[in-house]
Amino acid sequence: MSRTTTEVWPPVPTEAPQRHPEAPAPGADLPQHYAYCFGCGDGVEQGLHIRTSACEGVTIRSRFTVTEAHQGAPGLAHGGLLACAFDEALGAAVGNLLRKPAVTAKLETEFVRPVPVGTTLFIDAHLDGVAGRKVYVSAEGRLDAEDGTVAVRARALFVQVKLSHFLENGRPEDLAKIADNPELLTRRSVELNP
Ligand SMILES: CCCCCCCC(=O)SCCNC(=O)CCNC(=O)[C@H](O)C(C)(C)COP(=O)(O)OP(=O)(O)OC[C@H]1O[C@@H](n2cnc3c(N)ncnc32)[C@H](O)[C@@H]1OP(=O)(O)O
Repeated sequence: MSRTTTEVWPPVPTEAPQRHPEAPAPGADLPQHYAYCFGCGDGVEQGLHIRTSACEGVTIRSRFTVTEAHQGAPGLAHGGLLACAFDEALGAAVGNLLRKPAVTAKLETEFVRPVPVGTTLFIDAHLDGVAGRKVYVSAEGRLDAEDGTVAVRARALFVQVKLSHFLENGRPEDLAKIADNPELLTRRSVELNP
């Protein structure tokens, strides 16, 4: 059976992504973007607590350590949580390198090897192309080292949105918490009025 990564990617003609001049410098560690984000937020005890740093060009590197709270089968990471980790890493690449708000429209994951509890996945995410509001991005996750065995691949379409997407669709009480405590959004990774 063929794998999704053999298909043409990006699936439409695109322009080369341009790293924003104010994108974090290569090597810079990126703070969590929202305290209650399941992917990166410190306010979610059993969350993924992904840590990310900027790389050269249009690439970022995330690290995700699988804990007992992330199991699907005994001692192994749940595939849905691995997909979550990749959504976070892919989104961090789009948000930090292009500095425009965007949301995941489509996410594909390919699970190549089991990922045991205790593993740290090194996830490199790369912007592949931009077509209008559409941003195509892909990632590979390696076991326990930058050059470890590839365990998961993912690719996604993000769509750039206006700030109103979040203001009109977010739960009012959570938006009110941010209005009261802007520190919950610990990083302005994007320009809010693209
Ligand atoms: C630093 C931050 C890290 C964050 C990491 C986490 C990221 C997330 O999890 S975001 C949350 C999950 N995602 C969502 O909730 C998004 C929900 N979906 C939506 O709100 C809308 O469908 C949205 C915004 C994606 C698109 O709607 P809209 O703005 O009306 O645009 P629309 O015209 O439908 O689509 C724009 C383009 O994308 C294409 N498109 C949209 N969805 C898809 C899809 N699933 N497959 C293929 N193409 C798609 C459309 O065909 C269109 O293409 P074209 O410009 O060529 O006509």
